[in-house]
Amino acid sequence: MEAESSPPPPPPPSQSPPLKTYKLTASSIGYSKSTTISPALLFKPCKTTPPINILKDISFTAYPSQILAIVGPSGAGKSTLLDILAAGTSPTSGTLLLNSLPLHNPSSFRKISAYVPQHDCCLPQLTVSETFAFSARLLNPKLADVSCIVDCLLAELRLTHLAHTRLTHGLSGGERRRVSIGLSLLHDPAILLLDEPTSGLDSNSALNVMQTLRSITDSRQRTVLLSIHQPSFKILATIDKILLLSKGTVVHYGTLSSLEGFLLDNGFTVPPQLNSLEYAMEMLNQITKKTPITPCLELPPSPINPTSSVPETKITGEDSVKLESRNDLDFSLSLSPSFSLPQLKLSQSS
Ligand SMILES: Nc1ncnc2c1ncn2[C@@H]1O[C@H](COP(=O)(O)OP(=O)(O)OP(=O)(O)O)[C@@H](O)[C@H]1O
Repeated sequence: MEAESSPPPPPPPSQSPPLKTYKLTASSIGYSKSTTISPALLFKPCKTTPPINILKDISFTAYPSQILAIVGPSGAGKSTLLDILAAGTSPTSGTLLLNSLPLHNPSSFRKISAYVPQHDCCLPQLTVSETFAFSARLLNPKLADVSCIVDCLLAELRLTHLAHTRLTHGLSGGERRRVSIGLSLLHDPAILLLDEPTSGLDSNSALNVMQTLRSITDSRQRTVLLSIHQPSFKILATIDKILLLSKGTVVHYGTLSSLEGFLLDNGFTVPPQLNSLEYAMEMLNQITKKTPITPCLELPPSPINPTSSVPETKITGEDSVKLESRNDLDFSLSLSPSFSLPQLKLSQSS
């Protein structure tokens, strides 16, 4: 009689068939919206405010095997942009391109991508392994045996030791977030979009989630885009490129070191206690506090500065913010009040 043997181990994710890779490009994406205000009295008509430019002229490319982090102060437009990228909202202007071809069909895009919302939505009574098995069967009811899929996912997300733990008992916030990410991987998406995957987590758990995302990105050459608030230096090491937004416009797109170069080129030395992103965010937060978003009706054309990737600054006495410069000269960041979507501009004050 044959001894009862344990089932063969699942193949590691690297042995899965190669995944088609995708480059996702945003070309001059804009999004504006007016708000309808309900009247205080029922018989009065609703009021519609003039449209607000929430996103303006957003361009970048996200590549396979790379993590692109969308960063910016609160209200910068990160979630709105992610929603557009996830084909949840149509942009008012501009185009999305998939491997350089215009993306016309949102439903086919959803088949090759996955969106992980900020809040974990899991069935609390199930264990981690039951959660994966239940969702795999929902996705494909014809599957007779899902144990291989579940075991692969548990291994990929470094959750094997928690396979039999219930989601509401004994899982940390970071582990729950990894379960949510695991659910989005069930259909093996080539593009992964995540809204603030580290929000509400302590620094260790946040780093753990980001390291898991790094290995998911590398293992299957996935294209990963995520929004994130103030990433630490260790988290930044897991990210390839940054799209820094402020008030719906791109301040910088590139690597962390190119951001540092951009700041240095404009005369700003990053203080030793901050990384260049933290420093840029501090400046943007100062600006954000000073200038509210105004209606887009009187938006003048953006001036183009031929020597820099960002437009030239107009210095206005009241609106300027003094910042430390490399040459100990006074520099000012300023915003023209007539701009509905001010862009960060650096220029030397006399
Ligand atoms: N449906 C809407 N109608 C009108 N304004 C909106 C709408 N959705 C978002 N906004 C505005 O657009 C701006 C960008 O919002 P969004 O949520 O994308 O920013 P965010 O960078 O994700 O902010 P946070 O970091 O606080 O989540 C905000 O000023 C917000 O008030």
